[in-house]
Amino acid sequence: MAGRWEYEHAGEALRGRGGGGGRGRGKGGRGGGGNRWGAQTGQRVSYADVPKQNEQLERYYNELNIVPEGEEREQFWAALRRELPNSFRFCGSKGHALAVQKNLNEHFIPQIKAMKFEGQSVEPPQPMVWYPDQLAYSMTTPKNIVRKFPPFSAFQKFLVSETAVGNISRQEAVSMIPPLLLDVRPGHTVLDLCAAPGSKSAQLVEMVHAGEESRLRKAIKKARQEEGRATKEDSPAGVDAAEEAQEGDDWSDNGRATGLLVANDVNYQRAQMLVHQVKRLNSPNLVVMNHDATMFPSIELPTAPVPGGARPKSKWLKFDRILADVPCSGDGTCRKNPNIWKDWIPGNGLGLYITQVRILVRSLQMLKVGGRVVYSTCSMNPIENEAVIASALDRCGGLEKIEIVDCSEQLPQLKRSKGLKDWKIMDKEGRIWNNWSDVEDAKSMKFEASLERVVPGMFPPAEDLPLDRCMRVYPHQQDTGGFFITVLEKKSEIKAKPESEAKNTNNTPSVVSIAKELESKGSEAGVIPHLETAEEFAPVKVDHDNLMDNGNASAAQRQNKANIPDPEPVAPKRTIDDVGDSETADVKRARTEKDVGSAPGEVGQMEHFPLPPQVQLATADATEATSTPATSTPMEVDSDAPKSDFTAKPRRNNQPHEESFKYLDPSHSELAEIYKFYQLSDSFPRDRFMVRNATGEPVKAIYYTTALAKDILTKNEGRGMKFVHSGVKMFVKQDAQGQDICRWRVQSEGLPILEGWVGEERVVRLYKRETLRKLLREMFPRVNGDGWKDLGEIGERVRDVAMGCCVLRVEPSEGEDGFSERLTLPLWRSISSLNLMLPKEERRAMLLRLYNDDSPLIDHSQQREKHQAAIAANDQNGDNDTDIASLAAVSKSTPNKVPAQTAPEGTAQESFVDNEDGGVRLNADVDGGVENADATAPVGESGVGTEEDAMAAEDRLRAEQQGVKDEADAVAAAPEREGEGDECNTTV
Ligand SMILES: C[S@@+](CC[C@H](N)C(=O)[O-])C[C@H]1O[C@@H](n2cnc3c(N)ncnc32)[C@H](O)[C@@H]1O
Repeated sequence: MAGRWEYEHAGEALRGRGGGGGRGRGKGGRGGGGNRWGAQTGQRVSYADVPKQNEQLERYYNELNIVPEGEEREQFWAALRRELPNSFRFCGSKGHALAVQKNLNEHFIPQIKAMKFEGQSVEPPQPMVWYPDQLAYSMTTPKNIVRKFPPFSAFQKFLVSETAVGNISRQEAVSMIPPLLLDVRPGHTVLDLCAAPGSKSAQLVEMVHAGEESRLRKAIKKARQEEGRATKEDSPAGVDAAEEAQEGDDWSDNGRATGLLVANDVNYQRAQMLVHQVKRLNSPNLVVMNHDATMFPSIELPTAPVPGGARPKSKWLKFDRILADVPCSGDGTCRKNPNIWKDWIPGNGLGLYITQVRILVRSLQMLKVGGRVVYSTCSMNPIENEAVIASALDRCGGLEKIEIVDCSEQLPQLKRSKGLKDWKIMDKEGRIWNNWSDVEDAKSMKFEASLERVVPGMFPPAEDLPLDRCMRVYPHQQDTGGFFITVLEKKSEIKAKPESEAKNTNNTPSVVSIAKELESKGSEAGVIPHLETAEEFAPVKVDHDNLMDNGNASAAQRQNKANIPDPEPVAPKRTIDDVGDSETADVKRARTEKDVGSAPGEVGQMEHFPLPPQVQLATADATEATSTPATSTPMEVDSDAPKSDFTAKPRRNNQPHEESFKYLDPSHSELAEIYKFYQLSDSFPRDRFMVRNATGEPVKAIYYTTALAKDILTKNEGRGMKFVHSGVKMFVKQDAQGQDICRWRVQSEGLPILEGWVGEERVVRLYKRETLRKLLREMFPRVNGDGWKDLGEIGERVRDVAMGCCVLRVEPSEGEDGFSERLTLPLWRSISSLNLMLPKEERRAMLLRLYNDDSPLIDHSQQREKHQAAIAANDQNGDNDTDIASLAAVSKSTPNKVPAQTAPEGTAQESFVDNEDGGVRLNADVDGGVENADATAPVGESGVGTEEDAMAAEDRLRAEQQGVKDEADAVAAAPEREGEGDECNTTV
């Protein structure tokens, strides 16, 4: 019924196209726009029904003339009042992204074009012309219509499955611009300071890996030839000197990307979202941190020993590229955050200016000479934009030191406006001020609460800065949100002026008063002022005001030697439950900080200012000139505590929690078993494997990072740095039986990094489309008996391959039944069956993408298991009956496993996952989304556990049938199983 209702509305709206009429129109017709798809779909109120007026907002931007009066200004406001088109981008390596894009272009777009509704065509997604390789699309058809309008269902499935497996990223069109202008090259060290939820970080990671695939292929061929392991697939000859030179890239690590992205967010919960988002990219070149960007700690690097044993000079990480996508008032996002129309007040922008300047100054300090910072906001307010650029430049030595880069030639098809060189300020009462001296005069006459926040730096600078090189993107220019972007390049070393000496930021109001004012504003209006950002979707908002009170003021003291008084501790208004532990910890830390006091002799002049005191508490050997006393016991590491996504991790003794990243000795016996079983090439680095538990022993999983990430994590260990994520899960412990089976299976996310270096004994090659289709659709097809014969081209190979984990290489080949794409997948050969070790959603996505097949998956093990359980139940006398029956029972009763296993295919109520709006799927990854639980999680408990359970049951039953009684006994008697729950048992 609901579907029918929405369907009708869609039709009416289509009829109303262009005129904004029909039932889709807002009641009073206010705002003039209107979604051509109708007013209401389902229970949600349409954007068209939201009042879209705000007198101060409209007056301010009209007064500033940000868009010339007349037709263009009308278009500007009309666009702001229209609902935002959906946009998405194909992600991953370029080759892969192009393959998924091809599917959209060749299959779905023609289908959508063929759709007619009451004689009218439906508009398909359109490529964004300005986006490189047209890998980004925009779609005016609203998401909820795509989701529910029946003719879209195949397209909707495509979007859902490709988003779920990380091939598509829902991202606001304008939010894609800053990373493109950052000009990240392979080998760069990149910092994303305000990164959550991570859509731009995802773009940046992709850039760090650009070209890696083809470099790696060449390097692998070369290594195979050198090691005498080349196969026919490795000819013609591998990389030679000419090829290397042509590539012009960094070959220092055998073709692997050597760059790094450090992605940071101050809010712990948002940092967890960030982890979830970027983890899907499976990059070992990534570290996620959780610090206040205004006081982002310097990261120390290892140094080479100095002859004579002298203590080497400390070495600090500087970045080639920094993205400062700062918190802002977000008025450019009112097309998707309609509350902004209601909540916009001039004070929002004024209140964020100081934090924004501090973040930008800190960025410039951490930048290499010759490096670039991109500063961006989703606000159109010059106080948060051009004023911040001018103030940061003033503090960092002006145009001599920092260049505002002219980007007018970049992204030539992107329509944009120049940055403002002149602007005014609207105060809290809505009065407009032209210059600082008027404000000063007014302040000298009487106390003006509404001017308390206004500082000189908010006004246009006296000197002629080329602020017109800043870039403003307005909603009417290409039907997007509003955005501001500026690219800065560091020309020479800087020594940032302390805040108190900066002419543009003196007269800084007390942060306490800002916080109090905003808090009182919140309670007056019954709303928390909207201080968040374009991509905001956090269940818990960052309380910038408390942050400023409890973090920024002291940061400013340390960093800027300013005479800002110690912040008064402001009691958090919200409860721990409301705000999460991280924020409370910030409050507590501020007190600790006050007790401890600032370190003498530090600050302003130092580009590498010390860690904040609370961060230093656990620092055994403070390497910088600080004398902060350690006042607390060392941090307790709690890596074993299970945690769920988005839940603040408990911290003990008010200390920041420090995650464990312990690198394994390359000669560790567990690694030796892995090298041997997988015949790992000597060219694969062996010193980058780590575990994420405090014991430092491989218990459940082994991760892999790049050399630079390792240097950072090990050198800064124990210094209180808040690293929250790093490493790609490469091996997972598998409770496999049998003498020669390696108990570490390759995890699918680690496979692309490892596969080329695995020896032929563990490789199965596949060339035909239909063979892969069978493996994707069918779980646990039999290989024993005559079962292998049904597996076609790979039948004999999988019959003969030794049990355990294998690499399935799908090789490109000519012909109709061949692949154009190269693929690698993990495969498990058990005693009697074979199984691709992929989560079901990934199987479905691949079936859809490669075969346009959305038929249900077939689970052979279930069928066999049911059959065997029935036999077992009827046979009460056999020696092994109990075992068999209990197995069957276990597999039926295991919570969170069996339902997934038995749920009818195709019934999941999935929707197009919106990574920016909070639609991030939790626990969608193979390992159940719980990280760092190495030491406690039962072996084998993973997202593929459902399949492992089935494998266990199936294989054990078969073992019984085949009379392999000793093995079954061993399984039943295995002592390590006790207390772990049968769900993790896997017998192969
Ligand atoms: C505009 S959003 C970032 C969006 C993100 N770059 C993306 O593309 O997904 C701003 C982020 O800054 C974070 N933030 C706010 N104040 C911060 C601070 N002082 N230091 C670091 N991050 C901060 C917020 O938690 C928020 O996640």
